[in-house]
Amino acid sequence: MDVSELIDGLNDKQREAVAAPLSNMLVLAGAGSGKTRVLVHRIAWLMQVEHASPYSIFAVTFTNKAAKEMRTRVEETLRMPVGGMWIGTFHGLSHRILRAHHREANLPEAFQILDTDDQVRMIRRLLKAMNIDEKKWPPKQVAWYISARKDEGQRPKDIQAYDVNEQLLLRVYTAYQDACDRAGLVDFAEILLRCYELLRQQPTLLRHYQQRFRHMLVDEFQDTNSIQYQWLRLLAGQENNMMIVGDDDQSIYGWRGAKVENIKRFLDDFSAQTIRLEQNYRSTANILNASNALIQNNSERMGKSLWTDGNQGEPISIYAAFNELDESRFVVSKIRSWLNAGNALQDCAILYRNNAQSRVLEEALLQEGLKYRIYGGMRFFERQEIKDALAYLRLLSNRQDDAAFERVINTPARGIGDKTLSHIRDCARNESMPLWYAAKAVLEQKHLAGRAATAVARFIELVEQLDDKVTELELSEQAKTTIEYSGLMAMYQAEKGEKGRARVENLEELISACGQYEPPIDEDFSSALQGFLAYTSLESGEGQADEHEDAVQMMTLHSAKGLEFPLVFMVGVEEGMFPSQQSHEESGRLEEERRLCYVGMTRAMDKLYISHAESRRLYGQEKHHSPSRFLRELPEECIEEIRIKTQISRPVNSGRFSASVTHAAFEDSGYNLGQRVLHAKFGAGTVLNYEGSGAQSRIQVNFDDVGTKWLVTAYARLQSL
Ligand SMILES: Nc1ncnc2c1ncn2[C@@H]1O[C@H](COP(=O)(O)OP(=O)(O)OP(=O)(O)O)[C@@H](O)[C@H]1O
Ligand SMILES: [Mg+2]
Repeated sequence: MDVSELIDGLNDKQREAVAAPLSNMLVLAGAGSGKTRVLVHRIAWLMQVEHASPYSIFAVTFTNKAAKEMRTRVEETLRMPVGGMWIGTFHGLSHRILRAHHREANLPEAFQILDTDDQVRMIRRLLKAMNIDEKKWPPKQVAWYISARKDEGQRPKDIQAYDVNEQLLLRVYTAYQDACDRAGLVDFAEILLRCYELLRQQPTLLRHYQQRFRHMLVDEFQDTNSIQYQWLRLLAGQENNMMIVGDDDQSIYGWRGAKVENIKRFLDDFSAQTIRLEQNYRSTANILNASNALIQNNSERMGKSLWTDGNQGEPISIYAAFNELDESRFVVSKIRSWLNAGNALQDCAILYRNNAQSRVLEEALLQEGLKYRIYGGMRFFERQEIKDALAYLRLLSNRQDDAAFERVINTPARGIGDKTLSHIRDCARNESMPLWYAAKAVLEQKHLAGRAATAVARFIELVEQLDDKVTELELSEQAKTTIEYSGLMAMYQAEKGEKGRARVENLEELISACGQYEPPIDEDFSSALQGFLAYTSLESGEGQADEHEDAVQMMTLHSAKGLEFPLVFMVGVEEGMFPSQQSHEESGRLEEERRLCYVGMTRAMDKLYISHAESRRLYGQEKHHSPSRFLRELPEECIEEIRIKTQISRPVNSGRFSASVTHAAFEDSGYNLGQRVLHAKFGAGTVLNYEGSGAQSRIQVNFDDVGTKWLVTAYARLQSL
């Protein structure tokens, strides 16, 4: 391909970065200014012009989705596959190094990743054994402490605990680490730390990677934490070149240890030059100006200005809903119109602050028959039945996996109670051995009562027989046999109702996922099963939905980083939700919430809707919230408010998505909220909402037969009933 093609579609500043001589560089710029595009073109440039081999390129980003997209974009730009190039997430790439050198990292070949759930379970067990009150020391918080220490690169021996509380946490950290090491388990934070330590302790290995990865590139650099920074620095060594791109205004992981100061540190440590991009290509002027105005309320910014020569676009619509159901109904009706106008669902995203907010939106979408896909959240591989099945597979692949052992020893119930388990745990602790071997030892020593002994013996036999049965089988057959032979299938089939059915379907889905799994060519796994298990732990559920199906994209604001969509809904923009309650309590957190709001708004290309609800039921509680302060920070000329203008007295007994709202008059409309009306084509329905005025005004009616529709009031010819 022609080199000029590489830089033709770029502005001067972007071109300067893409075509810069080999050096260390920071590209600092606001949202939508083409940072990721520069990074992709730089990779292509390195290969085309500097004749860099794909093997010498190492590119890091934050999510699997982003990594996948980056690879596709590079391949499209170069018009060839770039298999040998390392493009991945911090965790994915460190995991890959650990796999290749597990022995040097002191890990068994079949080491497993402990996910957050397993981690909490394990800590709970340790707390019990150590006689520590779980109520005073919630396992989740202890897990948080441990991960935070690891993110700082600290092992127990590096920590000086001055007060008794920290001394206690430190003891748990030590015990937890011992247990993980014994079982060959690594948690997420461990993957990075262990890889970092491995490289630091093995100079030959480090040298090997340093000589290989001549060109390092990092996207979303503002969200790196201490250990990630150290890791990058180590790999870069003295000779390699690193291009980082980032935006301090989009740093949203401070709560998890990310350090935006790393940008300044990079400039010093790497004597790097800075290139700033200032033109935004993503959003309309209204969206961009409103986002810029919002972020200006933060202090200590590195300072950037963004402009666009794109069109003004529509104003940002702000919808005041009276509750979360009304909000969902609003969103869904807008998506329906979007679809009816000939657009694709996948060009539309719903963004929310917390995963729990998705459920009510999902229900509304389901009701309207609109397909959706959730990124993050309750992922396929995190569902209970799937984790059960995976735990059996993990135990088959590695008998030292204590977390898997704990999960399945009495699932399905086989009469192995807490007492028996405590015996086994005690033995494991005293003898420093994994639970699996401890169970065998306990049996041999005849410490268990008759019934318990038989149950444990049967379990061990079951796993061993299963192992014999499946070793020679194909992966999907392995999964199928395991799910059936273990009794999991029968157990979930016996579970009544919708939930049981869904679980059985999920297990079947797991079998087909195994069938579709292709081990990566350039990664070294001793078996397909091992590769699959690693994939399930690392892949954040992105394969779950049918990838080719057109669907609305739903995700938290955090997972939307780096992405863009023509139509965006930001829901639940209320005080106490967003900014979150906790952000009032810690300094700096409010500004981080504002950056998150900036990230959310700047995902939108053409149209942005922001909604808030007067009252909301979440986590089983009804809360009354005022609109978020962030809304007041948006300039008036960029927004339009859609609201029911009269005071609405709240319905006493409104059912889910029912239209039984109170009868309050709409200003000027001639219709009442909740009024029953008749439409010539759609039949009878209930008035839900009204927007605009005069000839532009539109009315929303929930028709009994065809569901909710927005109609132009002037043409609707509604008859009152
Ligand atoms: N010079 C250009 N000409 C036309 N379109 C461009 C140009 N540069 C970038 N774009 C487009 O603008 C959009 C935003 O680019 P990109 O995603 O690279 O921005 P970004 O700075 O990485 O944003 P974020 O901060 O959100 O990650 C993309 O659709 C991209 O293709
Ligand atoms: Mg980007």
